[in-house]
Amino acid sequence: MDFSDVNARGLVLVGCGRMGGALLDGWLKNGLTASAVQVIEPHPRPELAGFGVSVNGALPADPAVLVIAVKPQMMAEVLPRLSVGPDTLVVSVAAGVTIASYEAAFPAAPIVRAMPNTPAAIGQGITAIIGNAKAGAAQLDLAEALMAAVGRVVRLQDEGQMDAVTALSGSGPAYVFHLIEAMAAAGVAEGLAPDLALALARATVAGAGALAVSGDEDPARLRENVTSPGGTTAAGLAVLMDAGTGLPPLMRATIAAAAARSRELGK
Ligand SMILES: NC(=O)C1=CN([C@@H]2O[C@H](COP(=O)(O)OP(=O)(O)OC[C@H]3O[C@@H](n4cnc5c(N)ncnc54)[C@H](O)[C@@H]3O)[C@@H](O)[C@H]2O)C=CC1
Ligand SMILES: O=C(O)[C@@H]1CCC=N1
Repeated sequence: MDFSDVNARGLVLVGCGRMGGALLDGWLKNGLTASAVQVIEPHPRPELAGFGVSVNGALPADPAVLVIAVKPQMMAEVLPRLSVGPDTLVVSVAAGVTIASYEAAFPAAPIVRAMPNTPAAIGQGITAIIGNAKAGAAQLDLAEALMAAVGRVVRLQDEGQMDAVTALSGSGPAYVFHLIEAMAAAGVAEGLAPDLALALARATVAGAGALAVSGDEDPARLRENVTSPGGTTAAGLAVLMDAGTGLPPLMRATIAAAAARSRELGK
């Protein structure tokens, strides 16, 4: 991506924690110049010094982009303190907070709401974006390019989908990490040493994930490829796929709870 306009006019990043830090790392690896970045961060992590960006310094009057990556609960305090120029694109990655909330703070600005996830830290995130009426094709392209620095990007047509996206792909890595924890714990319960069980669980999830995105076969087919009739997998899946007590109803409730929380955060 050509970040020449951003490099010339500057990018302000508000909040450089786990997600802001992952984004910054991706941008700097993909053509954004460190001297163009101004970070606002009350508790800078030590590693931020290595990025070569300006931290808590003077801000440009009309930055190309203002990226907001603070917790949703901080938004009411943070937004009134921020200002944008006449041609600044506002991008926020905060869960729940609606475009209308940003429009109240920046009435004339193009605004893009984005929902990334933590695999962004290794360039393997997926981010959904949606813009307000003032965000035209150029602004959406810029937002997409920024988020594409840390993985794939999908565009939404309806902001109402953002709660479900947040619950699925935003929070989803945590479900998968918990799957690893649960598989390892079950392996230990079957007699494996903890280190071995964790190594097996990690590698299995990583390998299955890589296989799931390597070709066109859908996950159901990939699952069937593992499942010999009358074999071990079939015995395990009979428990995991139970319509009443298995993973489908549990995942349904998990994602419903996360989506409900996203809707609450937006109020
Ligand atoms: N961690 C995740 O998996 C994802 C997080 N998000 C969103 O990203 C946002 C940030 O989340 P994390 O990075 O996980 O949290 P975090 O706690 O790691 O980072 C937030 C940062 O904001 C800073 N901050 C607090 N007050 C500030 C202020 N007044 N001005 C500037 N910075 C301030 C904090 O010091 C902290 O470094 C949240 O809105 C969250 O919903 C979105 C997708 C995934
Ligand atoms: O837990 C959260 O609220 C944030 C949003 C998606 C992932 N982490």
